[in-house]
Amino acid sequence: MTSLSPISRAAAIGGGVIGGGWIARFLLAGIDVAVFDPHPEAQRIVAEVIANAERAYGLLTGAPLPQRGRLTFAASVAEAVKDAQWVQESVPERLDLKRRVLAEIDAAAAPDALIGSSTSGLKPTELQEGLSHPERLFVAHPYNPVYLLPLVEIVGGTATTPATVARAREVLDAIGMKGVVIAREIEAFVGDRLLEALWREALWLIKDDICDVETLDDVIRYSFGLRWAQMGLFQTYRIAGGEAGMRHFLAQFGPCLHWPWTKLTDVVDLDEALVEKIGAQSDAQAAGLSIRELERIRDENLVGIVQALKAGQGGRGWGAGALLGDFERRLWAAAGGERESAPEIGAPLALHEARVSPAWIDYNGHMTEHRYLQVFGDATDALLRLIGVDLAYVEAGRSYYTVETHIRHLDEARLGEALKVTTQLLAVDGKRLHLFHRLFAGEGREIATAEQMLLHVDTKAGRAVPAPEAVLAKLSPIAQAHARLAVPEGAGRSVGAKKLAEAV
Ligand SMILES: NC(=O)C1=CN([C@@H]2O[C@H](COP(=O)(O)OP(=O)(O)OC[C@H]3O[C@@H](n4cnc5c(N)ncnc54)[C@H](O)[C@@H]3O)[C@@H](O)[C@H]2O)C=CC1
Ligand SMILES: C[N+](C)(C)CC(=O)CC(=O)[O-]
Repeated sequence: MTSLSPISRAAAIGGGVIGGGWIARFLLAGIDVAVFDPHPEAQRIVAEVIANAERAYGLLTGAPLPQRGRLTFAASVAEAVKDAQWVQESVPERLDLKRRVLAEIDAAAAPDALIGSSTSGLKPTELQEGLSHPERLFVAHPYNPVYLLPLVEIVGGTATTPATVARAREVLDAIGMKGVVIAREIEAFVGDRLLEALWREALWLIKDDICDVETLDDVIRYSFGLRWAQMGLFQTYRIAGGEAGMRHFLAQFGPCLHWPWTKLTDVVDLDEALVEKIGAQSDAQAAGLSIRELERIRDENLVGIVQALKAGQGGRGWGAGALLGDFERRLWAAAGGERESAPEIGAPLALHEARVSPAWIDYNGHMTEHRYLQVFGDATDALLRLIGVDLAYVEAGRSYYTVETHIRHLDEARLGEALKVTTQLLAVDGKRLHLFHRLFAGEGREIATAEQMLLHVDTKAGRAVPAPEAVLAKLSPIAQAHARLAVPEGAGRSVGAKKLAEAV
């Protein structure tokens, strides 16, 4: 496996909500992490966050993750950062504390180590004061949960060099994150400016008894929250302008900005009564679910949304989903493609593995039927890549099309179960490929089979044509080896319509 990331060692100073998320993100990208956090329960807290992150990644992607990095806990800031190539500071949001901790990091880290601060709103220039190497310090503001949400706002201060920003972007890109460079430093950057505006307004709505916290959250999550997840604000409003687009939208709704539609400049007094009111409503809304349970529900929902986005735009992916697709392609490449280059051909080929994802579960609480076809289709794609029918081949105007599939469901698959497919070639000729897939779950329960017939086509002409010699030469040894295997039980079966008619 080639390395995914240009760095192999990181340090996390602070291992709370955000530090823990960074630690998980780095470890799961194969990067060793040394942690310093004086909290007496830091090791337990970090371990719990990593466990949730691993669970979420198992649901998010079937691509081969690198071997997990090594986690160590250090007794001081200096010990944690001494070998690190990236130091991420995630201590509480207080300028005096951050400056003190950054000075310790600055004194002990290698001069070329990147130093990112997770601050939600402090300006990097203020954090750079007094440092011996301020040029390597920048804000790397992530979003919770850091291991699933890819965005990091990169904000440089007056001393930050362009090389630092470029290296930071490179590392984030390599570990599947999206580093967005904010052009000019400003308190709270971009994301938290927007979130603060919404939060301010929301607090007034609760204080003034316009709604309770649950109603407010429902208003977001059943409406514009769903839109924001995939298109943000401006592109959403462009569509809301109808055929006349953004200009019409601005003309229609711009004047409303002068109407009393918001209290944004008026800051609510978070007195004891209001804190208690919100706390009590929030407790009722959580209905006894612990924070870790809520985190897992949140993670499953995020995984489902990101996977839906991966399928967007005709399979090319959209936004965070396109980013995931791109990351998975790099994970496969980093794994060396060895899985697909030299498989054991004396037995059915083991080319595809997956895991039952939250979005795959139906009202019966198990993997829904069309996902079986997806998994079998992915196994067919793996076979096609093996014989040279890859994206470049398809772009050149030829491909295999599936013309028939027969799926048998033998058992169920539950959320999070590991899936493995084996593929046997039943027959091959110039134009046709006859396959038999078997799907195994968990420790090896056979849960489904799929028999498929594929035709080699000229995609531009829209008709079947013989596959070229190069493809047939790759298929031939597999077909010969598989001809010696027993015909699988269930091959050639059709749906039992005749028997059913007899029974009725
Ligand atoms: N919680 C959130 O939603 C987000 C927070 N942030 C930022 O991340 C930073 C950390 O916030 P959270 O993780 O939420 O706070 P947290 O309170 O969950 O974690 C802070 C951690 O820092 C540790 N700590 C305190 N003093 C320390 C020291 N001298 N050296 C090392 N560790 C020390 C604490 O023991 C604690 O584990 C803040 O700057 C915050 O603004 C950024 C994005 C989102
Ligand atoms: C509330 N917050 C300012 C700490 C939020 C963030 O900084 C980003 C996030 O994850 O919402």
